[in-house]
Amino acid sequence: MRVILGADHAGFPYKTILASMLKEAGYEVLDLGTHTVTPSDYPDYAAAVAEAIINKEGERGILICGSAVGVSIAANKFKGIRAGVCHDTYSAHQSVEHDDVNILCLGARVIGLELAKDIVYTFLKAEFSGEERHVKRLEKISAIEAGWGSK
Ligand SMILES: O=C(CO)[C@H](O)[C@H](O)COP(=O)(O)O
Repeated sequence: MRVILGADHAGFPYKTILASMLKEAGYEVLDLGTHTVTPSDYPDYAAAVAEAIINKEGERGILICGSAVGVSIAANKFKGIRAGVCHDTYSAHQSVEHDDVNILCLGARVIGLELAKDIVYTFLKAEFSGEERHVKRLEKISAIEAGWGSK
């Protein structure tokens, strides 16, 4: 699986560690920055990762900022992106199984590194269930997206 990573300055240290962890575990990693702790703007990295997921440059994305909230807001502005803030392992797998989340958002100022590692593995191993009730709900989300800009 190819995993696309992005973070602002607050998420950069976690991103660096998670990228190494994933490479060692055999995942292919595309790191879209930032590559320093110099202050940067999380929407830039959220947009880069969202566009890469839409363009099928990887199967899953991981975005990290201080709280996870900023990157999730920005990524969810893109049609076809389902970005979820998951700071526990239950949400990390249910968000994929039920909601077909394609970008995991983590807050480096909120959770510890070891929990972040567990959440990342849980998220990447989870699969969408394909159950009818979830498909129906996702279709409703797509219908909302289809209406964007029409009012
Ligand atoms: O969590 C975030 C957005 O939700 C950002 O990482 C955070 O706002 C950055 O803060 P600062 O510029 O003060 O380092």
